[in-house]
Amino acid sequence: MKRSLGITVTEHLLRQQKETPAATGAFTLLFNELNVAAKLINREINQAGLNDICGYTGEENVYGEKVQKLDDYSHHTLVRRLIQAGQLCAIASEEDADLIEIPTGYAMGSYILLMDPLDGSSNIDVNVSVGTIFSIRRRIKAGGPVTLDEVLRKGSEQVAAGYFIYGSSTMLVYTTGDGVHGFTLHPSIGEFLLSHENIQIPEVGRIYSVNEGYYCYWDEPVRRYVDYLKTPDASGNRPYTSRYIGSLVSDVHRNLLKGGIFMYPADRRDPKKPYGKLRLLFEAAPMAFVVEAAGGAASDGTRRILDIEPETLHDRIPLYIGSKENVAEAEKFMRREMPMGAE
Ligand SMILES: O=P(O)(O)OC[C@H]1O[C@](O)(COP(=O)(O)O)[C@@H](O)[C@@H]1O
Ligand SMILES: [Mg+2]
Ligand SMILES: [Mg+2]
Repeated sequence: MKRSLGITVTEHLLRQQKETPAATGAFTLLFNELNVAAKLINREINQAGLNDICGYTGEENVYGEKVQKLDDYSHHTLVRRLIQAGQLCAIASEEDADLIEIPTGYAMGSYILLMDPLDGSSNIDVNVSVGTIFSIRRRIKAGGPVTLDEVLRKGSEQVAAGYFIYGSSTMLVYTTGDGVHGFTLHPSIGEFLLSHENIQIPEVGRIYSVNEGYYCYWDEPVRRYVDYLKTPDASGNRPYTSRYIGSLVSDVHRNLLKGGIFMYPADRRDPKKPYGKLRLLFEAAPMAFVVEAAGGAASDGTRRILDIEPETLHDRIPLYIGSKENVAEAEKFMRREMPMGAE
């Protein structure tokens, strides 16, 4: 196990490439550019407050959210670097209403990148960890402009997914579906080095993570489940510990290492957003791909996230993600299968 720690991402990818006869090196090139973009974003985040990266651009995105300067910087940095990589045929971003085509004059590849350029925007100005989420798919058509049906596919069809977390240390966590690996950015070398090989999420955890400020807007099954987590039981397993950072990447990353469940349920705050806040293609599906590859689970309360076919690029979805036993228990409540008095 300890033999690989400290190798670079490129070395790690090349080792995987050797084990994949059909590999062409395109994925490794794409990934390298992703890392370069993340390092540029990391540099801006580390200087937040000294540079002009805090605050709003004055624009609103397709979700009606005010766009932060760092959302915008991260979006454009990723688009610029990844187009240059020459391995993509299209990009979809949380910060763009439409599919981004590869401009003429740039090499086209067969991969499609979907991304949440900056996750945890409400934490940017207050020095709390934020992230970048990415999802990589292979196109299904042989050529020509990419059409939406090539992008609106189940999460189980991703070829890779992961995230960068810009926190006390800067990390990359990714999977190609077989094993989840974490790399830490070595500040002086400037390289992501393997630090967490083959991450396995505990089968069950005693951490729950949800914004309880929305309790009054939740449906009864969600309230019952959260009440249950906070009610002491005879075996001393409950109450659980509550942790909520408010950055999806950071909350899921913590649970990936310690076990537990993160949830962003649907709520009745805004009739225009009946399915909660999180985005299926840019947030739920890539995080589900990582957590499942680490032995965990991800659900919308009743369905496996990776089995859900998106209807639009910007679908929202309720999310229950983390340790297998915790997600299974949450689903029992959402399906109203938990007997009354189970609390
Ligand atoms: O403030 P709330 O409603 O708890 O929402 C927090 C959630 O919203 C998000 O910030 C949404 O992501 P973006 O920052 O990419 O818009 C998640 O990271 C986080 O889990
Ligand atoms: Mg996000
Ligand atoms: Mg975002």
